[in-house]
Amino acid sequence: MSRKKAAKGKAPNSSPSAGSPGGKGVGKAAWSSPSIVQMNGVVHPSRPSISSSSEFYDIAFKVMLVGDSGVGKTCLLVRFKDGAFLAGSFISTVGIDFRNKVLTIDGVKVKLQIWDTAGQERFRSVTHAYYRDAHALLLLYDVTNRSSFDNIQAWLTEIHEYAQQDVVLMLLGNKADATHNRVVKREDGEKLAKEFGVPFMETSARSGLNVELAFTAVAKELKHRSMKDSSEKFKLHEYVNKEMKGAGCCRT
Ligand SMILES: Nc1nc2c(ncn2[C@@H]2O[C@H](COP(=O)(O)OP(=O)(O)OP(=O)(O)O)[C@@H](O)[C@H]2O)c(=O)[nH]1
Ligand SMILES: [Mg+2]
Repeated sequence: MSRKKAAKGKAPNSSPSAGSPGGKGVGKAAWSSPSIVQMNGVVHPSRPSISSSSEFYDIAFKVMLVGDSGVGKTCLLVRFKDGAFLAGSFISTVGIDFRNKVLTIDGVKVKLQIWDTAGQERFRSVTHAYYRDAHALLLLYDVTNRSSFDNIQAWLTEIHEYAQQDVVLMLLGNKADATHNRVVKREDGEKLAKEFGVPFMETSARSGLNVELAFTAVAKELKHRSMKDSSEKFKLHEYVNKEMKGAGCCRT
């Protein structure tokens, strides 16, 4: 397997398929001409970056963060990417943004290109355009916000409408650290996830609870699927259940 180089902070590539989000409602990310092409569901760079901060990788996937505004999508991504929590005033994402991170999974360098979508309704059409190319979706609600949990069903309907049928999906109940403001029980999240057959865990961008695990689980599933190595059986549900730590604990 030849190893490629991951450009950090460069514009994401092929989505939506037109090559640009239409120039409408797009926020922080600078979109330019495609630098990655998609082959057999795995993303390969056609023009590797020479950026000094680049990291080599073997395979690449696109992961999208979705869910209501304020559930903590941006904070989760920043926690995963930089190991920090964005404290202070809430700055709602405009349009769509992205960050890259390379993980080593069983000796294979897996690049995740993580798209941080805007939860606000007015950007929904922008988000729709990106679903199609996503290999995995992390669907978030906020355990301190009931309506964000009640809206999960609507998000799932949208996902079924716009995303690939075989997209890897995981439900995350974020802000598990906020015990005093919690209004959604962990069991409620577990029940909903079971109903829809998706893996579930509670996370906290503030404490770091299960953040690394959520992205690693998705990367493992995508890597195993793309390698089609039948000698190695990987079950996302089983992996998540085995590795997951409760909200009372502190896995980072
Ligand atoms: N206590 C706690 N607060 C959090 C956590 N994650 C995010 N927040 C706070 O929740 C607010 C919203 O976080 P964001 O990450 O900006 O939310 P978002 O989902 O990206 O929102 P949009 O960009 O509008 O879709 C901010 O004030 C964060 O500080 C968490 O894990 N725990
Ligand atoms: Mg955001």
